[in-house]
Parts: sequence; structure tokens; C-alpha cells
Amino acid sequence: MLASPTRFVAQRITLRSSNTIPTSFIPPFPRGLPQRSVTKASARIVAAMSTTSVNAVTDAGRGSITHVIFDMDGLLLDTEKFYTEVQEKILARYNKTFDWSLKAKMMGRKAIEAATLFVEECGISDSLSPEAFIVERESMLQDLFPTSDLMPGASRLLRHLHGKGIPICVATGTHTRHFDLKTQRHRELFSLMHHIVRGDDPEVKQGKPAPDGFLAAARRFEDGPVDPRKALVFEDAPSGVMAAKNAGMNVIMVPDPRLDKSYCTVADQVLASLLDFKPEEWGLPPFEDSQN
Ligand SMILES: O=P(O)(O)OC[C@@H](O)CO
Ligand SMILES: [Mg+2]
Repeated sequence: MLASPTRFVAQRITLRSSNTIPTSFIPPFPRGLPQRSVTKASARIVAAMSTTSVNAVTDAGRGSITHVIFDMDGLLLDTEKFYTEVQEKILARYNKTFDWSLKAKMMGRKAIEAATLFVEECGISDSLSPEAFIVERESMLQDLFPTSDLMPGASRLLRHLHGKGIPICVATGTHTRHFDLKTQRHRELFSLMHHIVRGDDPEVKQGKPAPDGFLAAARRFEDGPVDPRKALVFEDAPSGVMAAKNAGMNVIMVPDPRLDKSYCTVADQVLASLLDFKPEEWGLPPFEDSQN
């Protein structure tokens, strides 16, 4: 069971008149907890998150969306729970518990970056390398991924936008070999996507919070590259939200309810579920059903 989320003293993010979000946003470690000895590798990753300059979306965002880009894990597919379950099992061997402050940093990232954060911030890097952690984690995930379910509202939203002729695609940190396992029960739904950018795509030099995946996704639409101000991203992870903002795009966050609220202050809109999305608020065709 994940330790209960600790209260963060989050930096207040205020949108200045220029609508530019301050370049560094990383919630400091919670008061009262020992400052973890973050070694150079995970410091580099954490620093990348805070030094990546964040270009806020301009005012043109709402009301003029023409293309939609979806994150996958935790947003379209209920797969983040598998990562948590497996990581808790591995940590139990070292009598340690996995908590949401670390989960929040790992979500959405490329495997090796998430693995480096995991072993170093849990203080087990002397006995488990990031590479060995990935191999062990993968062997446990192989059986779980093919059982992935859709998140609430995912099918309804994708079919609605596709049916109305709105170009949609996926930009995920997931590697191709995992993508195929996770989506094998949902091939028809994912066939509605114009294209899929995966974590091992040659154009994705850096994982989220770098904008690479979302910029590659914007380029590959029929009429690409799409003006980022007309693109709407759906994400569940803080790193993914930052990546979308760094790409100059609009972003709706649908976070796990256990994620501390201090991680949810950068997105343009925060929803409890995709079922709560109102397309007309963004200039997209409204749903016909009375789901909400
Ligand atoms: O970018 P997404 O689809 O959330 O994938 C992240 C995944 O690598 C695990 O967090
Ligand atoms: Mg995700």
C-alpha cells in the first residue's frame, strides 16, 4: 500500500501578465521529511524538470482547438497501478515503502529515467542498478500489461472526437514492446488514432518533461506541424503536463486522486475523469449523449 501522500509546500505558481509560467517548478521536498540524498543522476533528472524552460500556452488556447494529443498510461489505460504494484513488491524486499512523492516524479518518464530515480531515491542503488530494476520489473509486468483496462470515459471521448473528424493521436513514454502488450485488448479503439509516438521513437531524444514527444506528435498530423496553441493534450502525470507546456500546448490534467494537489497547479484544466470533459469549452463539438 502506498504511504499516504505527504503535504507539499508547493511553490505558488502565478501566471504573470505575460502568461509565462516561471521556469522552475518542482515542489520542494515536504517539510519535516529528511531531505533525501539525491545523487548526481537523479539530481540531473530532477534538475531537468526544474530548469526546463516552460513556455506557457498563449491566450489563444481555449476555444480554438483543432487537434488532440493523448497520453496513454494512467490517462487512456489503467496501467499506472501495475507499475505501483510491482515497484512496491520490489521495495518490500528491502523493507521500504513506495510513496506518492516518488511515484509523482516517475510517472510518464522513459523507463531508464524512472528507474534511476527509483533506485537512487529509495537508497538501494548499491544493491540494484537501474538496468537490473528494469529487467526485474519487466518480467513482472509482462503478465499484467495484457490485462490493461480503459480508463473511465476514454472510449467515449476517442470515438466522439474521431466521429466528428477531429484528428487525434497518442504521445506516450511507453516503449513499443510494452505498447503492443498494453493495447492488445484495445486494437480497434487505438486504430482511431492518426498516429502513435512511443517512448523509443527516434525523434524522442528526451522523455517527458521534455517536449520531444508532443512536438513529434504535432508534426505528424496530416496538416502538420500543428500550431501548438491549437493542440490540446490530455495527461495524468506532472512530467507530462510540463512536457505539454514546454511544447507550448494546452493541457488538461486527469490526475490519480492520490496525487498531491501541489502537483496539479500547472495544467490549464484539471478534471477528476475524462467523463467530466466538456469539448465545447475548448471549441470542440459537444457530446450528444447526456453522460454528464
Ligand atoms: O507517457 P505515458 O503513456 O504515461 O507512459 C508512461 C509509462 O512509461 C509509465 O509511467
Ligand atoms: Mg501517463
